[in-house]
Amino acid sequence: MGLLQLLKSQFLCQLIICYVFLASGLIVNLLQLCTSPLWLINKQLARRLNVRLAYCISSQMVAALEWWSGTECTLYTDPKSYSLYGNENAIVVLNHMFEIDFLCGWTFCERFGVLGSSKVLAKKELAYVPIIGWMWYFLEIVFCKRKWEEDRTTVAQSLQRLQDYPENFWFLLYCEGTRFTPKKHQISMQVAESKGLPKLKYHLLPRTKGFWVTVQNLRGTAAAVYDSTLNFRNNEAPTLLGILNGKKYHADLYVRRIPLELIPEDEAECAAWLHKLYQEKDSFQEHYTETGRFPGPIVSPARRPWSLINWLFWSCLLLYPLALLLIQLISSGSVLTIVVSAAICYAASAGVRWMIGQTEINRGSNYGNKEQIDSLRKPSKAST
Ligand SMILES: CC/C=C\C/C=C\C/C=C\C/C=C\C/C=C\C/C=C\CCC(=O)SCCNC(=O)CCNC(=O)[C@H](O)C(C)(C)COP(=O)(O)OP(=O)(O)OC[C@H]1O[C@@H](n2cnc3c(N)ncnc32)[C@H](O)[C@@H]1OP(=O)(O)O
Ligand SMILES: CCCCCCCCCCCCCCCC(=O)OC[C@@H](O)COP(=O)(O)O
Repeated sequence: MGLLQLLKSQFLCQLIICYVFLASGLIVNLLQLCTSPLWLINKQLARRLNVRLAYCISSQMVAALEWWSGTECTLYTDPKSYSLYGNENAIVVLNHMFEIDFLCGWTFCERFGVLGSSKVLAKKELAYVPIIGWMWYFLEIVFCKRKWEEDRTTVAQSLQRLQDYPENFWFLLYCEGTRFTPKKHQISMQVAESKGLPKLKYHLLPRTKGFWVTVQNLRGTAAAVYDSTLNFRNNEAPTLLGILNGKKYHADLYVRRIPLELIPEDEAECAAWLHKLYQEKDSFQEHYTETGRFPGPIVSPARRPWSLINWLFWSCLLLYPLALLLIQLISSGSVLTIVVSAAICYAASAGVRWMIGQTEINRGSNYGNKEQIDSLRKPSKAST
């Protein structure tokens, strides 16, 4: 192990990264709150400010991936589509198999200049995660309860609001609805069988309603669907804790640009189109497993320095007062103050650990584990 690698694996270094993330994140959340009155006067300006503030938070995680762990992200795509990435609104459809797939997505957002404005159809539980969830509220992220009866109106309304968004954005949709586990896969393939659909090997059966409602409500706003398939070399199973430990991974992303006009408007046809897309995605994963690469040329954008510069800025701003505080604390000699400070540090690190836990598959939700059994028992409902 090299000296640098040894340094990266030190708990103290990770503590510093987490402290900067936590302290700057809370400051940014506070600044976002301060933009609230501006929404009433100049909504577009408030949105633009929030895009930049959000960048301060999400780019720190991108910096951890790109600069701290040195993870390589390679893009396979058609060079003709490449020039459009970042210059139009798009709906991104991504497979949901890895703990850091969202972070790899963010890395590409950063490289194409849409990180601050990028959006996702996220489960409601994530809205309560401090810093990230609170940041998302001001970014007009679309949340769902994964209960169609409730989501059908709320999701559509939130999507409608994005029609006059002042910056280009990518809207991420994990159509599988939950992360891949062998059990969820087995259950979803039972559903596929009951619907007469071909089985998938590398994906869960996609949920089609969210996709349909997104495409319908973003017609005229988004120009295309970016069908994105992610995998990691050498069967790597990347984790956020691995990234913080400075472990380097190798991500490969295959992206196909599909103009939105090609997607059927009718709900049933749109659902069939999505099922076919996932069958194709499955074949790309099979190709990757067999050959170690995706089809098509590699056109990888280089990492940009901005995420690192942002991190250095917040570190300088926040580490100096921390050092002063520590010196004062130790020189005060008060046991009570030292004990209280240690307790605050412990609570903060437990909080960050809990946040990291949100990305861990083995702490994931039960969604897709059992409800299919109920739905298979129920007589089939009209879908809309
Ligand atoms: C150039 C570079 C390009 C790209 C770069 C890549 C990416 C970058 C882009 C942007 C980045 C932006 C942000 C990223 C940051 C962080 C993201 C972090 C994470 C958040 C993600 C999540 O939270 S995922 C979870 C939430 N999202 C979803 O669930 C979306 C998908 N779900 C749906 O669409 C659902 O339909 C729904 C949520 C709208 C409603 O769910 P509900 O369960 O109520 O209804 P369903 O219709 O799905 O269920 C009933 C029907 O489903 C059948 N069924 C039952 N069991 C199963 C089963 N196990 N599997 C499949 N299907 C099942 C059932 O039979 C019913 O069928 P019907 O035929 O009757 O409809
Ligand atoms: C600089 C780095 C400092 C690190 C601090 C920790 C930050 C934690 C950020 C938490 C971000 C949360 C995003 C989670 C995304 C995710 O992957 O959600 C899972 C859902 O799709 C599906 O959930 P499930 O049904 O449970 O599979």
